[in-house]
Parts: sequence; C-alpha cells; structure tokens
Amino acid sequence: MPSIPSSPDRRETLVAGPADANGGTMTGIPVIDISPYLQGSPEGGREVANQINKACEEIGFFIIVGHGVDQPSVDRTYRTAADFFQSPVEDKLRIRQPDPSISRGYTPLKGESLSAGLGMGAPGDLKEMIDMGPVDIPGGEYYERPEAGHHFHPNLWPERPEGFEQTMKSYYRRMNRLANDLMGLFALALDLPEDFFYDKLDRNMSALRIICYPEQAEAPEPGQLRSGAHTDYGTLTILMSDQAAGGLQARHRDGYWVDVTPQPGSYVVNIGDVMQIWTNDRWVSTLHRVVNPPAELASTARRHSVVFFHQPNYDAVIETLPSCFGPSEPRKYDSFTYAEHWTRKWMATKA
Ligand SMILES: O=C(O)CCC(=O)C(=O)O
Ligand SMILES: [Fe+2]
Repeated sequence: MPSIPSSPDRRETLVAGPADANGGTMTGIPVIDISPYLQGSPEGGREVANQINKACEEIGFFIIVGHGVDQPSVDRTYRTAADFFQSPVEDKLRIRQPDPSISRGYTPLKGESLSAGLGMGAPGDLKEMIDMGPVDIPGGEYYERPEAGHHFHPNLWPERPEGFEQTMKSYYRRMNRLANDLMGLFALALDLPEDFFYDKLDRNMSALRIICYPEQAEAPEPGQLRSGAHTDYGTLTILMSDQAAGGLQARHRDGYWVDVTPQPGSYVVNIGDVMQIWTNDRWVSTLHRVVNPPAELASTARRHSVVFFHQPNYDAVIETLPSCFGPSEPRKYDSFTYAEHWTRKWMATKA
C-alpha cells in the first residue's frame, strides 16, 4: 500500500488542453460563496458543503467569496510581505532558516524545489520566502516532547518593515479560524458530524508562508519554475496573491493545466494530501505549480503570494475516515501520523 499519494500518474507527461494566452486553459475553478454556512443557516450550510464536495472530487481547488475576512487586514498583510522582500539582502539573511529541518525564517532564491517532493528532480524554485508557524503556543508537555520535533519552534521576525510581527500574527490567527470553519464544512461534505475534525486540529501545526517570485533577469534553466509541480501536504491551503504574470496553475484530471486566477478579495482554497488520504482518494490533492512569466514580461513581473497551509496536530492519525471505506471500497493507505507525512515531504524538497 502506498503511504503517500505519489502514484506514477502524477508524474506522467502532461497533455495540452484548450490553451489560452498563458499556455493554461480556459476551464474555470468553481467559485463558492461560503457566507450561508458562516451565518449559521443549516440548509445554506448543507448546500455550500455539497458544492465543496463536488469541487474536491473534481479538481481539489475552489475559490471562496463571502469568507468574512476584512479587506484592510488582507491588504496590510500583502503590503507588509511585499515590503519585506524589498529589504537589503543582509537584513533578510539575518532571519535565515536555521536548519533545513526547521520550517521557520527566510529562504533565499532556489532554496527549495517543490517538485522534488514527488520525486521529480528539478533546479531550485525561482522564489524567496519566509516560513512562519503557530503564534499562540500555550506551552506544556505536548509541545515539548521529542515527537513535537521543531513544529513549535519560535518564529523568526524581521525588524523591518515595522509592524511585521503583529501583522503576520494577526493574519495567522484569522486564517486558522477560517480554515477551521472550512474543516467544519468538509466534515458536513463527507457526511460526518460537523465537529468531527476538531480533536485532530486543536493543537495544529499550521504554517503561514509569504513568497516573492522576483522579476527574471535571466532565462530559467530547463525545467525550472517559480514553484515546481507539487501537492500540498496538509488539510487545506488558503491562498492570496496578486495578478502579476507568471501565476498558479492546477492540473485538471484530464491532464492539462488550468490557470487559477481569482478576483481580488477572494481566496483560492485547495486541499492537501491529508484530505485525499482521509477520503481514500474520493477527494483529490491536486498537482499545481507556479509558472514563469512570458519572456516579454519577465523583467517586470514580480509576484507575491501569502499562503496559509492548514495542517493537523502533529500526532493526528491519518487513516481512512469511517464514511470513506467499506466492503466495496477497501482502504488504500496505511495509517501514519501527520508529522511523519510532513517530514517525508518537507525534507525531500530541501535535498
Ligand atoms: O504562489 C502560489 O500561487 C502558490 C504557491 C504554492 O502552491 C505553495 O507554496 O505551495
Ligand atoms: Fe502549493
């Protein structure tokens, strides 16, 4: 039995779909208004859950509106991230990631190769970034025992831009709340009690990553992308980015790449490996990548993303959910803890 979803079909040569100007396709990602659920309407919530179930079965990506996150705080987070990447390189390196196994601090250009996590070797990704982890750690034995590894390592905060720490902490908290709400919807979508996931998420090791994909003065190496093709590791990812050329694409199950271009004010949500494994492949943790800008825009197309990776507790057991297997649907995966899965995937990208 495979322990992670990395079957050979994820590595196959990809066929072209009906192309648009960016080399992606015109096929849309569903837009879902989640406000009926957040407002507590049982029928509305059921309908939202149905839409999410369909999106997760078909493409593993959807765009949310009606999410209730206040736009000034989103704008402030985006601006603070963009300002950081303008800092002198010595300032950025002052908070450099202390060790490849510790997901904190600044990683310079080409410091990670996401496609290596699926065994597809490639040159380093054309991005720089800061990784941040949990911001409210109550303390106690659970957070300090050996199995906790570095999952609650202190964050590394830059001195500038001013307000960075406060802005990122408050955004982290807001994203964690939204992600937990989405997990309530996921439970409904899977015919489970709404609070089914709570005890797997109550001490979660989620991560906030801000990314800059700089202008490209030189042509990329063969196979080199802004972010190589990969699947995310956890439960779900909530992404905000700008509209610069050279953006996100998701792999349609028919094998071609779909451009993911949300309207400002909305979020892209995609599910990660944990949801695919928990659902025994009913939901798909879709391969995605960030492509290079076209050559004529490469010298100006600087792009930023703010990405929240929602991840369960480090000791959450990842095994098929009760509603997703039965006599006609045997379990496809061995069980393991989330930390085991995360460590395998994370370390592969740092080789
Ligand atoms: O920047 C983006 O649009 C997506 C980044 C991404 O997929 C990731 O960092 O996992
Ligand atoms: Fe991703």
